[in-house]
Amino acid sequence: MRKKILWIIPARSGSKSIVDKNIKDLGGYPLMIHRFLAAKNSAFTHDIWLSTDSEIYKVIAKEYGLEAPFLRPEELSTDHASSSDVVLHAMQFAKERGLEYDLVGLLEPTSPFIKVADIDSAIDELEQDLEAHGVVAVKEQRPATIFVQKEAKYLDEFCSNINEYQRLGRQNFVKEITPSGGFYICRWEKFLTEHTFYANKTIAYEVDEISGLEIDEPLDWEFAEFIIERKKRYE
Ligand SMILES: CC(=O)N[C@H]1[C@H]([C@H](O)[C@H](O)CO)O[C@](O)(C(=O)O)C[C@@H]1O
Repeated sequence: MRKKILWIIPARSGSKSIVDKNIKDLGGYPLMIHRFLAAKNSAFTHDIWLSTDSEIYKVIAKEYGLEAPFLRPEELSTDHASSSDVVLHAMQFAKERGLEYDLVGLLEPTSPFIKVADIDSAIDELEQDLEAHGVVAVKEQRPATIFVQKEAKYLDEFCSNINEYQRLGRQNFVKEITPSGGFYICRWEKFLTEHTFYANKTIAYEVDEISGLEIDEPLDWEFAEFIIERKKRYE
């Protein structure tokens, strides 16, 4: 039977800024497991696969019931390997086993706070828009790009922007968004031809600031721990 979506959780073992980030404990679970726990409660039929280059990560995944049906080849596990190639590799694996899906989705471990309700309503939005090819989680961009400039000794670019816009007041700025990293979903066939989650007509699904938190640097990790502690206090 064709399932709605194949989720891929990419978790290679060589992370540098936070060593072994993907399996580091955050609030009682290895980081990569947070994505699994949300996706497995989705209302849409699915499979969820870990794509990793590490036998140890595979074992940890299995302890939580997360399938890791293959070991990712070395050439797809370097700093320069693209997410698209990792996704295509998993899709090829599915095809060889005769598995069929309508959609393919990527859930990066670095966004542990995305809610299943958002995942499901994003898929709903895609279902309702027959012209759309996919849906990507976005968050509000802060600071707005008028406050930033290319690296330089003098703040000239910034100064001319700020002088022009200051009179407007923050509430009148044009809202800007950027991918949050929370989820990327594309129609299966479209991904096979485009090799990207950023095809035209990709829906922007906005998530709130906490859901949009991405853990890249040690300070992000500390902030994530703070959020978990705060949740515990109020639940
Ligand atoms: C699907 C995709 O493009 N993922 C890319 C993400 C997102 O661009 C980012 O998380 C959005 O905020 O960034 C990386 O992790 C990074 O910067 O090292 C590389 C990864 O390939």
